[in-house]
Amino acid sequence: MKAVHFGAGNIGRGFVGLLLHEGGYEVVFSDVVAPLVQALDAAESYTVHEVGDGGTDRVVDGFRAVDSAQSPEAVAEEVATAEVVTTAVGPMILKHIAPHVVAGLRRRAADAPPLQVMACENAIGATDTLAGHMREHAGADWEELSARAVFANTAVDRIVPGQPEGAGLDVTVEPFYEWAIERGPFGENPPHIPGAHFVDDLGPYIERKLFTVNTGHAAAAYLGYRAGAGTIAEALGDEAVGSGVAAALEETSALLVAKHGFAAEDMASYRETILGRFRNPALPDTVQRVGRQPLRKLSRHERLIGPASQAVEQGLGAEALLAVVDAALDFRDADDEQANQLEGLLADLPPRDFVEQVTGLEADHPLAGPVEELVARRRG
Ligand SMILES: NC(=O)c1ccc[n+]([C@@H]2O[C@H](COP(=O)([O-])OP(=O)(O)OC[C@H]3O[C@@H](n4cnc5c(N)ncnc54)[C@H](O)[C@@H]3O)[C@@H](O)[C@H]2O)c1
Ligand SMILES: O=P(O)(O)OC[C@@H](O)[C@@H](O)[C@H](O)[C@H](O)CO
Repeated sequence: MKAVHFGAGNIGRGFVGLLLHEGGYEVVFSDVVAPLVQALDAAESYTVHEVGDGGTDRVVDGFRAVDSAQSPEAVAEEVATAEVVTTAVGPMILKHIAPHVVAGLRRRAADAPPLQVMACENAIGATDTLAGHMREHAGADWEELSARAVFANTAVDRIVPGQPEGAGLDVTVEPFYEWAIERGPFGENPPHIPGAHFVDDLGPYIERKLFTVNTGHAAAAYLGYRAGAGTIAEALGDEAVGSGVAAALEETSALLVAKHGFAAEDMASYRETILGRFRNPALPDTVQRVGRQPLRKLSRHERLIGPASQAVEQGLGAEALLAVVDAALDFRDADDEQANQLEGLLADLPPRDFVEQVTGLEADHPLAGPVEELVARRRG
């Protein structure tokens, strides 16, 4: 069995590649960073170091790597003969992956089992997004090509920080993980991934993950950045940051209970587990990594505006989430293109235009006014 995995970065090597390997797949990593591809292709193995309580070392071997920028033909050939395709490249990169998967489907044997495609990104419906890009790319051939694949959305959860210089291919991760995958698209033949769980309706799982783990993480990063913290664990050591994060998560939990019927006590223990994960002192996770790409994180259906807008629509509170949005507006990182763009947009756009362009909130949405006030305050 073979799996082609696009994106050999932190979660690609430290989670998706690891679990596929443990499921018995030969993993073919595909990336655009030539030195990374060369290092992977030359290596016999790498180690995933789980740090913190219960952590252990896991060795991944039997993989290969191809450079999708240099050798697109070779990537198409690998996809044509694979059982599984996964991605962990970032939601905005999926449009660049689509042509490779389409090219692979064009070459796929007519009697081959359908290619099982799963995008493992922090976004709602990421696999649907990838399939949408593939459809655009395939044009009139889409009906025929799409019959050669099945598409399942997934929710992946494992904190994989940026790796220190000199770590090579090894990856330091937390011991915890969760991988929820839509069951329906696979019929009787789900992929063999021990540790993943298959669910009939992914909607509640992905929202619970994105609006708790990632909302809480973003809250710790933005409030922590403002308080001068360098890492997420340090941020949570600051009492005011800790209570800001907890308050934001109480608001998202109230929404998730109302919307999906999760039990309030289950949400309370889910929150506690997550806050414990964030506090893991062995995990060197920076506020810059977790706060990265603030324009994406401030967009309409993402971890801040997404739950806050739905909360106010339901008559629930969103004050603590708004406080995190306020802190996100102050996030700066000279190495982060979106953080620089955010600073420019705050300076250039009238508050109402900023709200429309950055958050996507409709002018008559009840959250639009409060966010506009936060922006206006910065104009003096
Ligand atoms: N790190 C985590 O804790 C974590 C956890 C769950 C989900 N995720 C999600 O996984 C995705 C990747 O995150 P990450 O932290 O691993 O980032 P990362 O930057 O470490 O890895 C992304 C990889 O994708 C590669 N890439 C970029 N463009 C590409 C292209 N066109 N083709 C092939 N590869 C390409 C990059 O070179 C890089 O190696 C994101 O959507 C993120 O939200 C991350
Ligand atoms: O990857 P992002 O930028 O969407 O979000 C940053 C972190 O919150 C994220 O990578 C978490 O570590 C991960 O989602 C945990 O499962």
